[in-house]
Amino acid sequence: MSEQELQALRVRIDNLDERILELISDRARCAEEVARVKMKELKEGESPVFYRPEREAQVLKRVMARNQGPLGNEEMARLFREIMSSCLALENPLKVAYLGPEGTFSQAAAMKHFGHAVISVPMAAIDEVFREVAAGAVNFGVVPVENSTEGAINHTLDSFLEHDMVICGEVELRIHHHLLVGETTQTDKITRIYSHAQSLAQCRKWLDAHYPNVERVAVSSNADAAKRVKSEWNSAAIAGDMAANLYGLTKLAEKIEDRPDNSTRFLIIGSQEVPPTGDDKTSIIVSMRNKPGALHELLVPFHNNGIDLTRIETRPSRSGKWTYVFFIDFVGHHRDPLVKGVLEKLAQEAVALKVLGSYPKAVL
Ligand SMILES: O=C(O)C(=O)C[C@]1(C(=O)O)C=C[C@@H](O)C=C1
Repeated sequence: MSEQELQALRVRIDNLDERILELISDRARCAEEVARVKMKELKEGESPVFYRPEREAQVLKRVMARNQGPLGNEEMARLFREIMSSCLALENPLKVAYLGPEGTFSQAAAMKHFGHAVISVPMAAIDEVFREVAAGAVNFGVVPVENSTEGAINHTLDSFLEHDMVICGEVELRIHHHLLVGETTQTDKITRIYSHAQSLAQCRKWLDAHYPNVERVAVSSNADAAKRVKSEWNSAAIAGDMAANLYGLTKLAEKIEDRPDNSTRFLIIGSQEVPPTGDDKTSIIVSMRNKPGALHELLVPFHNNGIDLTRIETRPSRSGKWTYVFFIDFVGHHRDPLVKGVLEKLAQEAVALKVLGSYPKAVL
């Protein structure tokens, strides 16, 4: 390509950037106007609801449906995700708690869901994320709930039994693990590998094949593992890209998870109910009488009404030995007439039933 052609294309790009800049600024002014309308329409005692997950899902889906390339749908949606995040921050900057320290997959999930214009607040434990949201110190929390390789995250499920929370969203994150070392690590003398217990389990086969005799040490998070490695010449860590970049570590081996589709699903917890979008999921907790056929009774109303169950987990209940609660996710919104009927039927059979929330299915 000649220098002249390159010059001409750059002039075109500059002109397009100017138009994009103007359009984004127009959009941001619209969001400021939206905030004023939301404030104006408040009744006494009500507080404004700036964050609207159902609307955000609609905006992103529309972008994906209209996109004609060459950028892929997900790439385009990610760009709009960030524009919306900045627009929302103009209306009201959100505070979001996640399982820290900085650099964890939970933080990556928070950024994927809310964009980078939120204030993200690291917490030391999952339970603290719940407490921070319950106390109103942050607007939302992001907690891991299940991993495609290792199954349920029991700390999160148990925290739902202890706190009154509304689930207002979900986000799925592809989890890639790397073996990371620091500048001073002697890579042929590694005697210890740090990571979160879940991540060690997700890389079990790889570790057995490559480091069968090296001690595996479970720590509170992958980011914590990465932090430790910086100052230990004989250690390595298993963590993701965010932690590697944050702590300036080098990848000795990339994508070492045993299953290439390894993903974690996170939930967004808050106190705000989300209206239906037409493409929603609902999460409930049910506790049944301890008698033969209890699980069957629980499942029949879903089957009879053609409602698609996406997950069912069992946890010991806190109220008695050998009694259990079921965590169930299904497709639909609790305000849909069909779902309403099923929930009424379940409530008649169950010892306790709690709707944790209905929320838009993850778009990205
Ligand atoms: O539509 C709204 O209610 C807005 O506040 C605007 C907007 C947007 O930028 O599109 C911003 C934040 C909300 O979470 C949803 C959408």
